[in-house]
Amino acid sequence: MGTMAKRKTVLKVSDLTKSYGDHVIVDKFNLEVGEGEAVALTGRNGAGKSTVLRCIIGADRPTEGTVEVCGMPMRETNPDVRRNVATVIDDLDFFPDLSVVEHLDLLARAHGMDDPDALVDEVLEEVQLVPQSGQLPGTLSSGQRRRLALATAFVRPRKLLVLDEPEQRLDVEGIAWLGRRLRADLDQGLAIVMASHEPSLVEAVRARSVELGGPRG
Ligand SMILES: Nc1ncnc2c1ncn2[C@@H]1O[C@H](COP(=O)(O)OP(=O)(O)OP(=O)(O)O)[C@@H](O)[C@H]1O
Repeated sequence: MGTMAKRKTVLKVSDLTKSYGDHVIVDKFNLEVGEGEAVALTGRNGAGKSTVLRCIIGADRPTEGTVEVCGMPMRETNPDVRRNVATVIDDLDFFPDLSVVEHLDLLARAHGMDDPDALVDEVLEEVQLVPQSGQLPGTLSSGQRRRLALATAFVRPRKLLVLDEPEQRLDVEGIAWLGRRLRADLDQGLAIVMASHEPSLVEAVRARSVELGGPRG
């Protein structure tokens, strides 16, 4: 009916091109994601999904084109733009001598929360790491480490959440939980971009699918 307010743009990718030598991996890719919107990048292995995500978070530099988050150009060295972006991309390097709960407490405080106890407890419960809260990362299973990595994104402020195959090493219940959790974040106005090979997750968050990569060359 034209009565809906236009969603504010959180992420804008314009003509993003990434080449390695003569090999063009991503060719003039465009994407706009608004508040409360989720996009799932799909496509075969090697299609360039992780490459696009790394450019979005400023971990890699486009050969050509631009990335803007909340109207600011993404620069690896600009804390103002990076503050808006929570990422779970690779296995995080945890501090080997800090426990599960200490990681979450540290991250929340570093991002400006004075009294993060209630939030940290809530997130610990959600990722089902309450029994492991005093353990060091080295003593966790790979699925538990993955849950801790996801938890680090949920204890910090964020306008954009960037996830690379967040379903990895989660069991069926974990994937269902993640779908609900991301949905709740979206309802709060967060924007999400993820690469995923898990259709049930894409469906659960009602993400718009964007396919990357042409025919296999
Ligand atoms: N540093 C690099 N130098 C050369 N080629 C690279 C480099 N990094 C990535 N590539 C190539 O870029 C292509 C895209 O890789 P990318 O990891 O973005 O794919 P993907 O879509 O995330 O794949 P998957 O589904 O397997 O995770 C691959 O062919 C890869 O070999």
